[in-house]
Amino acid sequence: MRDNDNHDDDRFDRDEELSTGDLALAERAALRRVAGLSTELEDVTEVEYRQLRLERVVLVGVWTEGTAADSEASLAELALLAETAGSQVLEGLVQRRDRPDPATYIGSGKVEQLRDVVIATGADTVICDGELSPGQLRQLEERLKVKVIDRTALILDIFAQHASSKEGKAQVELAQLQYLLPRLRGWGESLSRQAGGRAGGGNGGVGLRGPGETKLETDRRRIRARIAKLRREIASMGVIRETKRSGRVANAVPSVAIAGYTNAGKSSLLNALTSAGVLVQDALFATLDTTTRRTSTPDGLPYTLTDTVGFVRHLPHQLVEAFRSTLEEVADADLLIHVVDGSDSMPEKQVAAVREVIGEIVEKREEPMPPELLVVNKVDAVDELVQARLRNLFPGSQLVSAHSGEGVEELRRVIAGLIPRPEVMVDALVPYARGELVARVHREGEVLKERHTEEGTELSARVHPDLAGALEQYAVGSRS
Ligand SMILES: Nc1nc2c(ncn2[C@@H]2O[C@H](COP(=O)(O)OP(=O)(O)OP(=O)(O)O)[C@@H](O)[C@H]2O)c(=O)[nH]1
Repeated sequence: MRDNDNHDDDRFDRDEELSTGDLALAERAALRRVAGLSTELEDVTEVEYRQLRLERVVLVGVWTEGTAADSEASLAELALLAETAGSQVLEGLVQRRDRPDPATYIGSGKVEQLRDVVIATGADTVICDGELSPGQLRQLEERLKVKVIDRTALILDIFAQHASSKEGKAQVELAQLQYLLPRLRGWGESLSRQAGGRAGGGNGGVGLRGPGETKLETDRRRIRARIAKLRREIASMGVIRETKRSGRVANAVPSVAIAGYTNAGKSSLLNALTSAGVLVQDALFATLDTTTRRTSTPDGLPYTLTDTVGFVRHLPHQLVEAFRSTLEEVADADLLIHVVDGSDSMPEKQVAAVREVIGEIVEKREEPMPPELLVVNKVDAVDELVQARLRNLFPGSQLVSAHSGEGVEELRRVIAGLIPRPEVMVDALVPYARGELVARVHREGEVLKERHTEEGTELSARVHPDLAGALEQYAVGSRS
């Protein structure tokens, strides 16, 4: 058996890079370990993997600060996240503590109670409402005898399910690998301990690492190589994005980014403002990839609107890092529309969570943030009293309903007043042979008057200085 292990290691040494297939195997093996099954990478079939995915879950949270309502809301959100990942939530427990237990997250008495709940409900997974250390996860698994997942792993799982573009998939995989890397240690140790005579080369007991660690090292090396490759890939995709973005900048079409808490209604608002058919789902993180649409102000000035990834409290830092290039769209825009769900019980918490993540991105940049326009959505779902409270809570915000259309026209006007305007007024007579210039004025500027004459198109328009330069030879008079 030991020979076999060494043979495997040789094979891995030759093939330094971890393929996606290998990673799936590694994850499957980790899940099998939790389920107390053999952890040989090659043993795990697709069907078993599916069976081992989160299904019947009990949630557990530690309430360290805030009110009882805060801790309830936090657990309710965890339940929504778990359901989004495809799990059935059976029960939720919260423990009041000054801080999580360093060994087992919740106190040992609570672990016993949780074990009873797991047995009584027949749950196969426990999800903790925080990011746990590898040691805490391992200890809890050993005592509860079911799979234990933390909030970070759950969010990563949801992102993995929703990523559809090549870039989104690479970003999520990068975040998952970064999460997995420090947690591989536990896996190696358990592998020696649990599999004993088989994977451990015939030596059971404490401190036995020999072949297990060798394998662990090769796994780590392969994961690091894969991380490096993904980083390179994501960086090169960023270049493409940069080119597209600078294309927009060169055209001087103002850009507006829509950011906001997950499920706040960003996609719906994008639809309402542009009448584009973007996926709208009553699920968290339905949008992972940015969508950009062109639209225009009521007075005809074109601008782009970009829908970005949803935010959530305690967005795993691995994800913020991985999605940095996507999130930077927010910081690069001329205007940021921050959408908040007005029907949420604590919209101010959503706003704070989004601002915290944006703050993380901005911290590492020199350019200032674009102005933020707070848009409170779903006002159709709340009564007058709540609307008054929302106006008080968020002075200067726009109250809208992407569903009923209430406030949307007013929002368009407010956006029109906030995006940068082309500065030059031009009156020109453009010959028909230069039709492309006229098309550019329509695309990038604001046409105030247009008339077709025998000599060409007579235009009065407000345009950016570049375009004014191109029109100069046909100008019949220009003003600033
Ligand atoms: N009542 C009401 N529901 C709305 C409104 N706008 C959106 N919703 C609902 O809220 C849910 C989420 O809408 P989306 O537009 O997908 O939200 P999102 O912010 O893009 O979501 P993520 O992609 O998960 O970040 C859907 O069920 C929508 O139908 C609104 O104005 N009123």
